[in-house]
Amino acid sequence: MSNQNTNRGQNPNNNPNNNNLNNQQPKGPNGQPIMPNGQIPIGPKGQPIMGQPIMPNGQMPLGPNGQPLKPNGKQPKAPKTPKTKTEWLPELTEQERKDAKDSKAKEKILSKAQKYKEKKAKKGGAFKVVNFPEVKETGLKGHKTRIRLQKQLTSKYSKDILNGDIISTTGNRPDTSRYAIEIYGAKKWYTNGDMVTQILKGVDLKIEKSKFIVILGPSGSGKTTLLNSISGLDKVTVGDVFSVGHNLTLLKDSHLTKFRRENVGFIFQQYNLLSNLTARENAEVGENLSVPTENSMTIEEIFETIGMKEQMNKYPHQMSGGQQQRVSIARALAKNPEILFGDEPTGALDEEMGRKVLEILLEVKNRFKTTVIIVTHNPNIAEIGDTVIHVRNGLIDKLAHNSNPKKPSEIDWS
Ligand SMILES: Nc1ncnc2c1ncn2[C@@H]1O[C@H](COP(=O)(O)OP(=O)(O)OP(=O)(O)O)[C@@H](O)[C@H]1O
Repeated sequence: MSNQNTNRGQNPNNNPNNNNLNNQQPKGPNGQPIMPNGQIPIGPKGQPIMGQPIMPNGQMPLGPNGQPLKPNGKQPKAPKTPKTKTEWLPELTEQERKDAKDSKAKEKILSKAQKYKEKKAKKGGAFKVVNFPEVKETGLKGHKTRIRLQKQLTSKYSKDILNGDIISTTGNRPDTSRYAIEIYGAKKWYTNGDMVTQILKGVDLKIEKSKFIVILGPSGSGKTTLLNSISGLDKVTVGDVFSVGHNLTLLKDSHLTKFRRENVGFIFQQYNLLSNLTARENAEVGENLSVPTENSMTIEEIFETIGMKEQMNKYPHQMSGGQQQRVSIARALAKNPEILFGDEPTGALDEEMGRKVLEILLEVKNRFKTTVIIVTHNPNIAEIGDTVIHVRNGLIDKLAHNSNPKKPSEIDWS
């Protein structure tokens, strides 16, 4: 019987062209050439090869790397070389691994700190007294004149101040080795349409470094206005406000932003965390803005300080108010600020969380020598301050030094 119905049974020897694939050659069911022995070519796993040309010797065609071609005749992809993964040596303990990671992070900080220090050392340091004439006119006209004078001096000296020059309109030279803040003759007016209101009426004040300072006063007395003026969120209209040696009164807005970024941290009553970032990521926002110094802490160290090591990967909505406020402290600390400012930092917290946050702020002062300045209307909280600045009606009413401040656990909370 003829075997014409089955290609498998065809005898290639009956066809003189069988040994030449380019010529007329019997084809398999899928158009593939038949092997010299009349078989349909079989792949390495015993499967029939579809549509693939076969070498005259009946062997599978091979690619440049000696590997068989794919059934469709294409080159197979080169075999993947397994990725080399940096693996910790098995004999390292969990603690050793953590220490190695921490020391690497610390090394990075130190090298950044060194570069920043060198850059800063190249900058200025000159002391210059400039004239800011007293404006006697009252009302809107007087206000406009003061603002014009301030703008003129600002455009002339802002950059120099940012670069480290000391520019004074009152003749006073700040002592940055002792004081975080020095204020001379500071006055501030706000305008509302044609109405001009004076809020700060001539403030003179020196705030020592590395102390816990409480600004206390009744509502509307000017506490926040004072805090904003010494932290670079706003500026007074006349007078010198030296904060970390920079006369903020003569800094333009973009330079104030740079000043804040490099020198100070903030915590607010309403935490202001980014809701789509974890606690760690929120703190890293601060870290990215930081100016490195030898004392800079790693994010891990900061979370250890605020007692939130276990909560680092939580999102704000998964944390209590007190925990969120602690993360906002972490964010401020990650910036490694010279001064940490807080406007009613415990205002939205219950007693337990409020005390905890105050404890952490004190710990920050004690451990890192950061100057901490908070605003409160609560006289009980003022008892934990090294210094209490009493503000009344736009003036410093009293400056009280506490030789034996209370602990947060000792104050009344009512
Ligand atoms: N941007 C502004 N424009 C006009 N007036 C302002 C402005 N900011 C504050 N004031 C006014 O300045 C005065 C002092 O406000 P400030 O917020 O400094 O007081 P405070 O002591 O912090 O008060 P509180 O404890 O109520 O927050 C208030 O009378 C306030 O209405």
